[in-house]
Amino acid sequence: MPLTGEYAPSTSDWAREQAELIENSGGTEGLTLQGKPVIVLTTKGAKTGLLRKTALMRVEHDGEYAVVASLGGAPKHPVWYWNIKAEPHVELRDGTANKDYTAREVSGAEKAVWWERAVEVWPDYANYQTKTSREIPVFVLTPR
Ligand SMILES: C[C@H](OP(=O)(O)OC[C@@H](O)[C@@H](O)[C@@H](O)Cn1c2nc(=O)[nH]c(=O)c-2cc2ccc(O)cc21)C(=O)N[C@@H](CCC(=O)N[C@@H](CCC(=O)O)C(=O)O)C(=O)O
Repeated sequence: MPLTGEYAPSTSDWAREQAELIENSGGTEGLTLQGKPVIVLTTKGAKTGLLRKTALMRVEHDGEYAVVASLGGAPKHPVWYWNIKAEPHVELRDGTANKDYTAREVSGAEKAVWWERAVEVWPDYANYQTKTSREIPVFVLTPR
């Protein structure tokens, strides 16, 4: 059952542009960043209930995905982190497929496995973690 609600574009151009290019093309354009695959995560705003769309690196394994709340190693979590914490039902667009998932924050050995997969896709994640004392969260998305 897809998320319901009104889409609200991000006030940050950078945050908005690639997500909208992918969404508006039905998942046929704008699918990479520096040659690496990008997905679009749809979350329900924790305060507004509006639908938020966020471009993120594609980290997939056996039909599950990880999303990494890195924000380039900034000291604070990206805002979409709080949306997932409030409502774990999310949508993920991987190319032309847009499906429903339940997201859970992972830790310990499970996080280590997914972190390795994420760094393999996007090595900069390891650099981001060295830039901040904030432990960069990882969510695993399981099909609903
Ligand atoms: C700027 C802010 O964005 P954000 O949610 O903090 O997300 C910041 C970034 O993570 C986001 O821009 C990502 O798309 C950046 N980004 C990646 N960011 C990452 O953290 N990890 C990645 O792997 C990643 C990859 C990536 C690839 C391509 C690309 O173009 C961007 C990429 C934002 O959109 N704010 C909105 C509000 C958003 C929102 O969700 N509001 C909530 C309130 C939430 C609350 O405050 O509790 C609501 O509506 O209720 C606004 O200012 O209007």
